[in-house]
Amino acid sequence: MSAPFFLGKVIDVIYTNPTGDFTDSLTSLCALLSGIFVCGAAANAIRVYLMQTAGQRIVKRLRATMFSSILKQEVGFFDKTSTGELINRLSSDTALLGRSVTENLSDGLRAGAQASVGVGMMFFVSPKLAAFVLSVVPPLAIIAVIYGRYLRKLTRMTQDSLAEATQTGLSGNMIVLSVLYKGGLLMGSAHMTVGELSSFLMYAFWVGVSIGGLSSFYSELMKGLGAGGRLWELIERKPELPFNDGIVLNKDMFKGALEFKEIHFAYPTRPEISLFQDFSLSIPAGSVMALVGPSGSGKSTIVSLLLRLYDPISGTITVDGVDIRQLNPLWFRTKIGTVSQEPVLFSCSIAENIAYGAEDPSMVTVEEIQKVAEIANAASFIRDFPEGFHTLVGEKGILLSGGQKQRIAIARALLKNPKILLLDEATSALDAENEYLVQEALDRLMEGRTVLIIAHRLSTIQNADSVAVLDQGRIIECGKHEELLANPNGLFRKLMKKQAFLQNSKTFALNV
Ligand SMILES: Nc1ncnc2c1ncn2[C@@H]1O[C@H](COP(=O)(O)OP(=O)(O)OP(=O)(O)O)[C@@H](O)[C@H]1O
Repeated sequence: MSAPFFLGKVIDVIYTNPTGDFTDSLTSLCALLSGIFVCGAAANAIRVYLMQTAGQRIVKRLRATMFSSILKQEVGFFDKTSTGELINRLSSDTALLGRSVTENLSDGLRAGAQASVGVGMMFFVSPKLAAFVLSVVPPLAIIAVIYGRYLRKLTRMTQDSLAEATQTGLSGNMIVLSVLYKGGLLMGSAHMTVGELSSFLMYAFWVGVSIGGLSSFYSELMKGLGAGGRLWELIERKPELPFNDGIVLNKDMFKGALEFKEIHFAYPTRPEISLFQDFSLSIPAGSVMALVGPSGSGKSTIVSLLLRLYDPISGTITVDGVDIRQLNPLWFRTKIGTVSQEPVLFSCSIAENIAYGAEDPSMVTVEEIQKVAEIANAASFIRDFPEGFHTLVGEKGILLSGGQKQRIAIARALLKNPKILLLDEATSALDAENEYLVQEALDRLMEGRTVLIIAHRLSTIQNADSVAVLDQGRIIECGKHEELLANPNGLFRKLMKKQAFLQNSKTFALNV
């Protein structure tokens, strides 16, 4: 039973029994009302608690499903989608949808039930007046539907409209009240007792409030659906590159010979700029190939293509004669070690960062970590830290120097023990001691593997089995370091004279 019903009864009692025991009937009605109020409040608190718990569970599941879908997307997807947008979907869109299908749905059902009871009572008291007053509902519903659709569209585009959530609800109440006022003027001619009139007004007000609630429910629902649409798009998105599908080569067959054949490539975000046209390069198993070229010529892109972060538009990349598009990317990446210019370190301990290289980091022993750190020339500086291997490296390894980060990345790659190694030498100069230690660690890491190294140091180029020079999307020179240097008009010789190479290369190149 609704509160206006009882309030109406109170007024009826007061006006229809003016000679009765006024105090007694008022006291018992007040007691009844208080009881109902307390029970109603308790039931409402339980309802809100249950809805909030259900909402949180839904949000948790949505976030987990969406996060796992995000992790499976190809790198090109992250080039197009900003981190802020993904965080927004993971946090606020999921919360909005969770609230919309729990608390909001329950609020909506309650408002619907209240409105139905109120409308029934209005017709019970005065069908004519009820029909007149409720004539406002259809136009109001049309406005609410139009506004709801608009709100849904708006929510998909941006969530800035949160503040407007209850606007329709408020305007609905205003319209209902103004109609009630007009209805009140008309009632001058109606034959109703003061009690009946008061009851009717109470029901009508109650219905108005409930319609306002329904309207707000509808707006919230539309917002939830708007957010839900964006979520589902992402959850159901099939990555353009497979995540964990394809063949796995057996151990004996896998030697690590690499070949790029007539590669054409443009980044998906810049399809009009063709980076490689007819790029071909062959790296025999177990050899070291140094790749040199002007800045921006696409050296790092070669590494990305080999890791299958992107697929070429045409041409093939093969490993031991097998097209890498047939291989399982997850398996293939476990066979490739990378040490980049700016190693990616996670905000955890040095030991955890090294163990990350292993197939199953939880199985790596302390001795194994210490051994690879020793080979990578990292053990001595790690032991100098008060916390040793448990030292936290900070976000992206900010608490370590460039040379220290590289040696940790080398230790990580050693633990992985890959057949193929991709190295991107640091362009920024390390101090002499650091450079020597990093170089020595890299030399140890390269032993017995197929290595593609983006070279910036003369010593690296000199020690490589062959050198490839990349320019304008293709390899224009390839051979031994001395052979290439002997060509007076060659790009390699010109590059060697440029400042991009460190001091020793400058003196060397200019004296040749
Ligand atoms: N994710 C990307 N989306 C679009 N364009 C990119 C992307 N990454 C790199 N590029 C562009 O591709 C070109 C080649 O970049 P890449 O990093 O491969 O060059 P690089 O030869 O390694 O340069 P450097 O020697 O300076 O490191 C550049 O013009 C760069 O702006």
